[in-house]
Amino acid sequence: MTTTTFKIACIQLSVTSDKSENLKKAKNKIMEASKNGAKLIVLPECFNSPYGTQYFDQYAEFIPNGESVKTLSEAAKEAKAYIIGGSIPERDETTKKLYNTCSVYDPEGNLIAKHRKVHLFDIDIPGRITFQESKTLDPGNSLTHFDTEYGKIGVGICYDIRFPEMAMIAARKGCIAMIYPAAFNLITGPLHWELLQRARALDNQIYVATCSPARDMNATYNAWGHSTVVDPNGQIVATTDYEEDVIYAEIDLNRFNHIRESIPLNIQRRFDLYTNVAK
Ligand SMILES: O=C(O)CCC(=O)C(=O)O
Repeated sequence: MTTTTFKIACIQLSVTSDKSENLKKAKNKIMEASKNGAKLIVLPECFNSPYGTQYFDQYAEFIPNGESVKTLSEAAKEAKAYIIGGSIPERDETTKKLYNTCSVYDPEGNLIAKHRKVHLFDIDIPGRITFQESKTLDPGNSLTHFDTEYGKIGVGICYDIRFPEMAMIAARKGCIAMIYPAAFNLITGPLHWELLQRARALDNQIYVATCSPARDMNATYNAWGHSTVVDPNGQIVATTDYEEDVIYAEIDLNRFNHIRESIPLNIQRRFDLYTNVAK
């Protein structure tokens, strides 16, 4: 019998500048989520280092030959759960270029997917926030979906959520959920965070989950927090404020199918009218 419901946990981790402390804490929280029944556990963007272009080089690791991969692989195996390992600054072993990268593990601890952030966070809202991730990082060049016993799942990182095409392609490829490790901020968080998640979920009739670090007002970048899970009707099914927390939600595949059958957008699309959206 195929499983039709499973529990997802998003760990809104309090991240410090001490990498081994961050890894230890992430593993403990993963074990806590697993004890509470979670089968898919998500960590935040930049969970092993502070977020900021000045930190990427110092904290960067190889994937798979790095200590974060080792910790996450062991944690997935012990927790017997899929782990979406937030993101870490990754250094490519050959080119030495840096990426903002999410690694994904199955319940046996195998690394089954790797997503390099495709859309880099380069914005300039004068007097409010300026961030230029592309000064230090290179963008990834592929979209990422992976299979689980519950269904196919897509991954994006933070700014990737602003590009609807990515979630649309995932949904068209049969993904039941898009998961975004992310770290919005105190300017764009209140403006767009919830709206973007509900929009991606509703447009595509999929589950959407985000996982942010907890807010640290002593850090150089202040994360918005508010890790959230949204259902395929665009409704929030779990969320939190900005402190360290773990949120849980049931992903229900019967509900997923019911929503899609009730409002059957999938069979009503007019691909004859929008054949090439990239034009
Ligand atoms: O899109 C935003 O407003 C925030 C994006 C961000 O913080 C990121 O990509 O890391």
